Amino acid sequence: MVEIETAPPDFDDGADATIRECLNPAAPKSFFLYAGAGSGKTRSLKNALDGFRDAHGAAFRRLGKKIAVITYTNAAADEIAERVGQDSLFPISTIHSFCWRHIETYHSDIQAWLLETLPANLTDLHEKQTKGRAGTKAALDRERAIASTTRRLEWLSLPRRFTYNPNGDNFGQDSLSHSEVLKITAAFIETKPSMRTVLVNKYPLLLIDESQDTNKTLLEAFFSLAAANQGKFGIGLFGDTMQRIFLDGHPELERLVPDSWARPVKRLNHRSPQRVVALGNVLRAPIDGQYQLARDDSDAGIVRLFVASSTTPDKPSLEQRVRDRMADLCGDPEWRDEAEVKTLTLEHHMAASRRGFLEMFQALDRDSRLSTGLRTGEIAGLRLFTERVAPLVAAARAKDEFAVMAHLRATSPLLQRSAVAQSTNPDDPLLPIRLGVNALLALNPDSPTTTFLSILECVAEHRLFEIPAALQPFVADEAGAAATDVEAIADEEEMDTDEEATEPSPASLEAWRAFLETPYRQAVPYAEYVSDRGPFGTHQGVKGLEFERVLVILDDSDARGFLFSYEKLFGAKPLSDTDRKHVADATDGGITRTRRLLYVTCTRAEKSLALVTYTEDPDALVAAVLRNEWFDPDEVERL
Ligand SMILES: Nc1ncnc2c1ncn2[C@@H]1O[C@H](COP(=O)(O)OP(=O)(O)OP(=O)(O)O)[C@@H](O)[C@H]1O
Repeated sequence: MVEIETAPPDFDDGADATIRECLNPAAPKSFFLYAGAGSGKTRSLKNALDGFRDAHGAAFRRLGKKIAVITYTNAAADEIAERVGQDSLFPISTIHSFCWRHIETYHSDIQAWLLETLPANLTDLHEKQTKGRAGTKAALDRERAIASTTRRLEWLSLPRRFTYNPNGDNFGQDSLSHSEVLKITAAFIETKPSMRTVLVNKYPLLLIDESQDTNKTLLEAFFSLAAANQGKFGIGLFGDTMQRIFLDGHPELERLVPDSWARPVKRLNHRSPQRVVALGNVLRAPIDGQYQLARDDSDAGIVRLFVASSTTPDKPSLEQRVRDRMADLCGDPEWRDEAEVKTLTLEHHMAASRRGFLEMFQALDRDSRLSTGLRTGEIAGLRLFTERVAPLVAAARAKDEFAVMAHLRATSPLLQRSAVAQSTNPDDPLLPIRLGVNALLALNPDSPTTTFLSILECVAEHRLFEIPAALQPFVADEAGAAATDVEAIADEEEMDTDEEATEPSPASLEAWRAFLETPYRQAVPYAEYVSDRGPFGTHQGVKGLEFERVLVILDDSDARGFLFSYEKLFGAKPLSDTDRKHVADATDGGITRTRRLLYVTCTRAEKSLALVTYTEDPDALVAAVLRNEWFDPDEVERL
């Protein structure tokens, strides 16, 4: 077993002092704080802002200057705002809304960028189409992308204005996709002196949290802005490469950081007991060799690995046994209570099967390019059901007319002012809405026989909501014509650029068709899962959070694939040639990704940690983990 070093709680205090020196309004300096889980990065961010406000806040305010704080998700932005307090000196926003705010008035430049970029994309698509095999899924997708890009270029032949919603789906020719907004901002930062001047003057300091997941093109643009404005503009990056989850992030960020930047170091883990810190170090060792120290006032902590057969018939009851056993081992009765334990899975199918949304999940998971969006809930075709239909059904069921109208006002084309003004029934302009909502309820959305397709058809017929591009082929033409989102498909493709995406998979049309035939009622538990409201946490959702008792479940039996193969990670199954190549090249294969996810989940534990593995070969797994020295023999239990 790896021994763990300890150090006093103030061991890393020098890092905060270094950051304080960088946040100097007279000479802002860039810095890079990359440190392991629980090392207090978020706390350092808060300390930095508090310290800055005390020392320089008043003068900075008088000059109209601010420190921009950028996060990855709205939840993270809220979390920081809560910790630091709302203050106009420190506008906190997600990367997407930050970018949009800075480009939203540049309509003609955006148009020029699209007119320059889209023809190149089109040429590329045509070339690939000529070279590629006809009749394959990829060929079909390319054909659709060619058609939509061509339509968009035609639309761009007149001067246009653009829209964008950082928090939602972007429908229509005039709306930009999430990835376009990031790319356009990066391009403008590189090429537009006015944009550079505004950024540098208004935000002499830009702090980016979770920067391991920040879009790489954009980061590179910020780097070049900092390099050209040394002494006037600085960036502070907070993050941890080991906790990179999204594929958009920069895999080799550390290499980009110039020598002139400060590099505050934090090595002490303030969150977890010694045994958990040691396990984190073992998981991390092959990636970058960074290891953490535990606090000298920390508990020893308890970690257990429970090994069970993947054919275990009743997994929930086995997991209750695990919790009971942990309660005894830790002398902590709260382990017995499911609500007091955070259960985390690496494998989404398992959560899907237990929470009752397996069919819809599996249907869409057939297309590997949808897989990232499926796991984060960010596919427009799904959000139609989870964010539009489901809240409407819930409000209508509860006979809460106010909520129905508020929801429709925010989301439905039926309630846009122009639609109401043009209503064919001026005496009762809301009649179409009532008809639509009643038709939806008449379908009995809770019934296991009501499919997504029947709900979709109803939505389209009554024009309750716009139909995202991916679903338009499944509804009558005139209904689908309400929305033409030329970017939606391209976006979904872009979300998953990993190597597994090149594996042959059924066409996305096929995946959507299969999905539409599954029961609509699965949408609600799915939405709970991806938004992290259910009892099972997603690894994306728990990044940055901490829980006293953590139960990590590893189950390849339902995994349908190699994305999260923990049996290989543990050494219980041999690596494939591709895996070996990734490991040798230090590139990002499934094994590395699994390792990072395991690291993120295990390092959430503040007191004790249990891992349950379901495996085809319990003996091999036990032998492998003991051989790897991840666990002591008395920490491994066969169930
Ligand atoms: N110097 C400190 N003294 C006491 N507690 C601390 C200190 N720094 C951090 N902590 C506590 O340790 C825990 C982890 O801190 P924080 O969330 O800031 O870490 P992090 O590096 O952002 O973690 P992660 O990357 O895992 O999300 C929190 O409970 C925090 O309050």
